[in-house]
Amino acid sequence: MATDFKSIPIIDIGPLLSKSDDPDMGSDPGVAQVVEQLDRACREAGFFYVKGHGVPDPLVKEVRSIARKFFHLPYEEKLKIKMTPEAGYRGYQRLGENITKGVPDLHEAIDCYTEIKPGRYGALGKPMEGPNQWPQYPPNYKELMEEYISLCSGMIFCPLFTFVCSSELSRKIMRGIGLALGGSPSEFEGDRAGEAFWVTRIIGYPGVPDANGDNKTDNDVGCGAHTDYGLVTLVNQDDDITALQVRNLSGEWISAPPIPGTFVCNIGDMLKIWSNGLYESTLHRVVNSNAKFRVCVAYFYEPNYDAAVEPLDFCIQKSGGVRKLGKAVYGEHLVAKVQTNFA
Ligand SMILES: N=C(N)NCCCC[C@H](N)C(=O)O
Ligand SMILES: O=C(O)CCC(=O)C(=O)O
Ligand SMILES: [Fe+2]
Repeated sequence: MATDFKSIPIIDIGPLLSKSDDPDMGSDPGVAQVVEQLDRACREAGFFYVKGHGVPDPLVKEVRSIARKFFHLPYEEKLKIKMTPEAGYRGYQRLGENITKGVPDLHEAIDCYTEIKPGRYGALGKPMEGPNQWPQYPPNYKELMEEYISLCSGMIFCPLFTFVCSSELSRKIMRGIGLALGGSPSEFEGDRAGEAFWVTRIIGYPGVPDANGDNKTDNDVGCGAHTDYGLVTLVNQDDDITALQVRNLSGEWISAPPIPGTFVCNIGDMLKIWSNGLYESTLHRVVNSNAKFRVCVAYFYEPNYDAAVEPLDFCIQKSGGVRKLGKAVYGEHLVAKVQTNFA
């Protein structure tokens, strides 16, 4: 449950990552400390910074830099990978095309998702089926993004690359969160999130024409207040612009300024349900009041596409035996959002 937090905690997850393959990780003192910090951050804010995450800094920077190059291309070039319902909602959307609570957002983006083969999830998967659309320019775009995504999640894209992925960052964070809730490290594996669906949004937010505040447009909100849909999000944001804001219990907007070497990590709707609301998916928004164009690459780690999500028994127990939330199917939740997100 969100509190009146005034800032967002920073957690060094190094000890968690190094012990995550040990089935008895919970009894390691270093892990226990991280788990305690995770529990507190998830209860108090639903947001935290992760440092010591192991994704190489040059790669983190490069994905932002290549994203910026794409957004600076002429509009006609970007339209070559236009997002459409027929393309499974994958591809480029122009400024104002994404809608949040009825209001067009001041951002442009490329959306990509785990690729779904035709028929893989029957009618449930149909709206999201299709391959991702990658730009031709800058060259390398696809390779770079796939390498980045594989480090965030642990997915391996090309069967020809036989490397063993040593990162699996999100899966390991979820092992820590399983313990933080008072369950086992493998709570979010198997048919819950053992085949985690991922979403990646590469987002560009124009700067304001005049940073003094004159000449502002009616809507200067880069992305309206929303919650994320899945388990956890990893936000890779420009390191010189503060724009992401998180709402606390009293309704104040608390900034999440960039902290070099970290990701901003936040909880999504499905983790809220599984935890019976012990951990909440906190409202957040983006306002770029800087003169500069801001880039963000958000990676969303989500349940299995067809996962049936309902409060876990031990979480209900921890809530005094009261079940606070109903059931959802993750794929249905995603499709309902995606189908109403666009103008
Ligand atoms: N995949 C995620 N989480 N995307 C977050 C985008 C939030 C804005 C969207 N229009 C909405 O209203 O949800
Ligand atoms: O741009 C950001 O910092 C966050 C974007 C975001 O909240 C989202 O895409 O869900
Ligand atoms: Fe978000």
